[in-house]
Amino acid sequence: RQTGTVETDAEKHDVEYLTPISIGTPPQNLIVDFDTGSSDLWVFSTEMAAKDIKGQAVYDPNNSSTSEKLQGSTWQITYGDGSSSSGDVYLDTVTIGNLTVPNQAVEAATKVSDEFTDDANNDGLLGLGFSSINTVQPTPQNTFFDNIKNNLDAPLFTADLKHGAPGSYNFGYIDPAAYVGNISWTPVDSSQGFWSFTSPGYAVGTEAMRNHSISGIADTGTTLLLLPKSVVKAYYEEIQGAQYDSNQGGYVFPCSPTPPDFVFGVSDGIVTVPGDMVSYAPVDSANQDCFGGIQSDTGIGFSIFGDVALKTSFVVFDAGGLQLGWGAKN
Ligand SMILES: CCNC(=O)c1c(-c2ccccc2)csc1NC(=O)CNCCc1c[nH]c2ccccc12
Repeated sequence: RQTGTVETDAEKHDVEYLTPISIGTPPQNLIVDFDTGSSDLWVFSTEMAAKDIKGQAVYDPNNSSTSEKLQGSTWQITYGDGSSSSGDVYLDTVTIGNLTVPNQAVEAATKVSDEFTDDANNDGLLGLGFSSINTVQPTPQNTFFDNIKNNLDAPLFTADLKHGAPGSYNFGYIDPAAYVGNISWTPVDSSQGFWSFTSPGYAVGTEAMRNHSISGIADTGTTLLLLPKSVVKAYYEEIQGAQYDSNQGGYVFPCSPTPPDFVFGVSDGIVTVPGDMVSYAPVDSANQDCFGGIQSDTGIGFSIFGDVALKTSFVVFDAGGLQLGWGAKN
């Protein structure tokens, strides 16, 4: 039985958190986005057109003595923000920290959309969702976590994302030094392939909790906290000068004073998103107005507890108990 840990670094404005992995023999080092909201491990590769690569590290299966092409297999993924990628599949050795999976499906990109080409520091995604939504055809493949979870001390991983600072992903154990007090546990519905849960209520600032259940997913691959329109409206009503700005595609408000906290329930506990984390980023160089870290989930069908929510807590993704744990950071 094993455990492992790896550091993840926040990109500008915590837009994504990038984590080193190595693939193949000899090891090829890439830095990828660990994504609990999807289930494909795909990477920039030597099979892509040079024009689609702008600074990323690439996986070269021909330069790995342990790579083995999964004949006839392909993959294609499109995310809700319209970005997409596609390619073919190899089995190869993948190592994260001190943990190694010898025959992990590595999805080599042949094409990626501009959002990924323009994201110079990101060499791919490592899905930590449920393998049921892996896009490889004709036979969907397992995630790294699914492949290794039975060798771990416990079938779980934790995400300890930070605000503008390196965080960590741990595999197989809950680090007692990472949180204080008790972890609040809530059951997970994995039927859609996501880490889905239902929050019983929310509060704006210091007001009383409102009984309004919010069903959503814990998603390290989505930057913002996307909530029902009615909740978002109630939140921004408390901020002087906040308004929906169709040019920016979301709610914008004066960067100061600091907006109210946003609190959501997790079974018997609560999670507080501090107001200074809700001011996601200045929309203009004058730094007068800020784009909100809380926006509407309209059209998605569920809410998304993205990095803005996750970085407030120490979060346990427990596949054994099929539950999510939210702890107050130490
Ligand atoms: C905005 C990204 N999130 C989504 O599209 C998304 C949606 C979703 C569906 C419809 C409309 C809006 C969002 C549901 S679950 C979900 N979560 C994921 O898809 C998680 N993976 C996001 C990977 C991803 C998409 N664009 C990027 C750009 C940089 C780094 C990572 C990414």
